[in-house]
Amino acid sequence: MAGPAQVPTLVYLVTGGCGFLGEHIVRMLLEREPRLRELRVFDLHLSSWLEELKTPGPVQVTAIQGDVTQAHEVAAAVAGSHVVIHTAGLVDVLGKASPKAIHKVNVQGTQNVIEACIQTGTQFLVYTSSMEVVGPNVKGHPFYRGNEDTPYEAVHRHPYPCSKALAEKLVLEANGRKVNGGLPLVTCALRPMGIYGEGHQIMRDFYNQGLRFGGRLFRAVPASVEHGRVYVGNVAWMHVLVARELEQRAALMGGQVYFCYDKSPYKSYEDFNMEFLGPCGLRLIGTHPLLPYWLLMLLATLNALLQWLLHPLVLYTPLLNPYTLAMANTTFTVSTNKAQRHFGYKPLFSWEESKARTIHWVQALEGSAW
Ligand SMILES: NC(=O)C1=CN([C@@H]2O[C@H](COP(=O)(O)OP(=O)(O)OC[C@H]3O[C@@H](n4cnc5c(N)ncnc54)[C@H](O)[C@@H]3O)[C@@H](O)[C@H]2O)C=CC1
Ligand SMILES: C[C@H](CCCC(C)(C)O)[C@H]1CC[C@H]2[C@@H]3[C@H](O)CC4=CC(=O)CC[C@]4(C)[C@H]3CC[C@]12C
Repeated sequence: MAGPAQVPTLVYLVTGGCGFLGEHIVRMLLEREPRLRELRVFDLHLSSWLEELKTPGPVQVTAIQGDVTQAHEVAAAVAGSHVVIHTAGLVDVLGKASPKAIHKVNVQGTQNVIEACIQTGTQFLVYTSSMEVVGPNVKGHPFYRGNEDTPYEAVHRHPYPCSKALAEKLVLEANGRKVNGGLPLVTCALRPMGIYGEGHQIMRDFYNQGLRFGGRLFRAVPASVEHGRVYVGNVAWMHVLVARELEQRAALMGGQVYFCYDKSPYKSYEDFNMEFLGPCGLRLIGTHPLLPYWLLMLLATLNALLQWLLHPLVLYTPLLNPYTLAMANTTFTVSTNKAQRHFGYKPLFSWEESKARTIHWVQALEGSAW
């Protein structure tokens, strides 16, 4: 809430504001950005929960149905805003979308956002990048408790990480360009680890899969492989803080990248999911993977082949494919305090609270084992 001395003046635009992360950013801004006057929520598909936010209140919430690949729609939404949080993206590692579509939304869409800022004189741009810009790489090299300066051979072949890497580069290179009016554009990129929390689709998929198998999930990844995860509320909080501090600390933060992290424990992807699915009645079978890696890779490759064969008829998009298997089997964790040093980030939600909120959400899912 604005204090007596604070007059809300700022206009924010959140692209992808109806997505999993976008919704948390929108709600976090409304709760914790007292200088906000108007919040524009831009998305290809507008969600019904936006209606409740549009009712008269201290902040005007404007819903804009639009497509980031359409430059004119983006420019119209950006015009007159002070800060853009560009979180819209096509997140797909299962083969639901074509490589062309992924490139168009993630790279061309980001270019459109940058050009719109330049044209309309919007000076501050926060981009949701991804850990995937760094890795895991195609060689399966571990990245163990690394930070933003840790050397790592970032080599991608999959369309999603390729697109995120290209888009991040565009955003960082745009830092310092002159926007309409002559002031410099200030940009930075946040690289979340694998996000979890209320609304996480893949967690929902695992939960439903477990229910279909009589409350059991079968271990496919060794417990020793660590996969970095971060709670969605903390990712949203980091976006809010960056957006807030970018003006005051432009020289320090402009053109920088920050991993998004919190105090979530370092665990394998499956063991981490069990922190939530376990209390909801699911069991992970096996202390070691039930099938050897080579056999899983064979099955994953068969899945990829089936996907290719069936694609003229149906979309076959199983969770297991060569890319997801390699991702889940490669250690990738960060240990950094760059965000704390540069803009005072501390996780807003403790691990206990993040866990409790996520469990609560899983328990409320339809078809719950409860
Ligand atoms: N989910 C994760 O674990 C991670 C996600 N990210 C990034 O965070 C961002 C948000 O991801 P999620 O919330 O997980 O995905 P999501 O799919 O739930 O949200 C993306 C939103 O962007 C919107 N969108 C897609 N194409 C659009 C277009 N052409 N024009 C306008 N809006 C469009 C979608 O409708 C959706 O609401 C993405 O940029 C993603 O790359 C980064 C790291 C991890
Ligand atoms: C779906 C994978 C786990 C399935 C493993 C199997 C089939 C053996 O049981 C997920 C493992 C790692 C995930 C990715 C990771 O957290 C990083 C990501 C970052 C993003 O920017 C988007 C999402 C994702 C690619 C995430 C997607 C699911 C996994 C591949």
